[in-house]
Amino acid sequence: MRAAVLTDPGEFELRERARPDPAPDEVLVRIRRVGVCGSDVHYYEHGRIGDYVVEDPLVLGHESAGEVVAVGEAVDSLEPGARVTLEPGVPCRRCPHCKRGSYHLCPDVTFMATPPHDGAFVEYVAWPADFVYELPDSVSLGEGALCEPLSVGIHACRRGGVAPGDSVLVTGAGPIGLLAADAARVAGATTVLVTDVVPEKVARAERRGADQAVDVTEVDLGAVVDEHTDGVGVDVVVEASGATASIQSALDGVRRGGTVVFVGLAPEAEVPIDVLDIVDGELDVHGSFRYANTYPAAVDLLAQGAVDVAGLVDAEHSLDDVDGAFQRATAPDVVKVMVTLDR
Ligand SMILES: NC(=O)c1ccc[n+]([C@@H]2O[C@H](COP(=O)([O-])OP(=O)(O)OC[C@H]3O[C@@H](n4cnc5c(N)ncnc54)[C@H](O)[C@@H]3O)[C@@H](O)[C@H]2O)c1
Ligand SMILES: C[C@@H](O)[C@H](N)C(=O)O
Repeated sequence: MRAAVLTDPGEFELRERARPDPAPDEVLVRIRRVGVCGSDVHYYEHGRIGDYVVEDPLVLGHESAGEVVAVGEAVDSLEPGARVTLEPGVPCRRCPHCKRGSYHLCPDVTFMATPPHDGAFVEYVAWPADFVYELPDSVSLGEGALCEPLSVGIHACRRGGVAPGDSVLVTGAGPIGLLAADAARVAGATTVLVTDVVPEKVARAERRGADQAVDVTEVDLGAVVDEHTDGVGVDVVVEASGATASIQSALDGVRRGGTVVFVGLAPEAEVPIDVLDIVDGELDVHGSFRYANTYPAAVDLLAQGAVDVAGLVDAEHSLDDVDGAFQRATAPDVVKVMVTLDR
């Protein structure tokens, strides 16, 4: 089978690899769609994210969907021919985090495209059947692949306890911010504000249904928040840009007693934040890391047409042109690039 292998920063090689055989509890999936995520681009450009360093040739890609072509002897939940999406993080299932249901915090998770684990820019993947979800006919494979970033958005909103009638400010209108905004809306938020610094991204957030999208380089965000919340502040802020300035100002928009969820990853680990604001405002401040138990919800939301993930995709490239896909994904106005593996 063919695999797009990152051999050095900025260098992909299409290599032949042995097609895997599914273990008894696995299914073999013929991969058909893989989204390019910002973390893939980071490994492509820099060869590392923090302590995760690409030391050996690595297959990137963790937003994937395809068709089951074979099942292990212990699998009875899926059959060949099923159209599926793959949850990329498989935990140990035994540690205290797994037993508590927070399996995304498992220290022994195998996460696709995170060194040393290969990802999905490859023709076939053998994956544990309980982390593979069947897609109804109404959900395309491209949409199925984007259950992954949608899951990040769903989890962030769950962490923020977004409830009917809430006002929510999402900072950053990349795929994560846009899908967090959608997840907030379907959770019942009645006011959704979105920020960015790229005019095309701001415009897209507004087209997708934000009550107001704000270019923070041009407009005073505080005034916009005041206008939409009678000067009180929003119930929940979801910081989804990872930009230092946005992280620092995330506490400014929230009401006293409100919640701030940090999803974005800052370029540096330490960002000064006013702790007195947290105490005095009795804020709930949460981190949000990946997700757990979100894929069934993501598939259902897509089946109901409640969230538009297809509208995020700006370009499709074949596996042969994975370089082109990654070049395209670095453009500031591009939200999502999809790699297709159709013959
Ligand atoms: N916690 C997690 O589990 C998790 C999962 C996936 C991604 N992430 C992180 O979340 C962040 C968003 O991911 P993404 O894929 O959407 O990234 P992205 O880079 O596509 O989107 C970030 C957006 O923020 C905008 N931005 C930059 N500076 C800003 C500012 N000062 N104010 C408002 N917006 C600003 C950018 O223009 C861009 O549109 C990244 O930091 C990513 O690493 C975290
Ligand atoms: C969760 C996933 O989308 C993220 N990029 C990660 O690698 O953790």
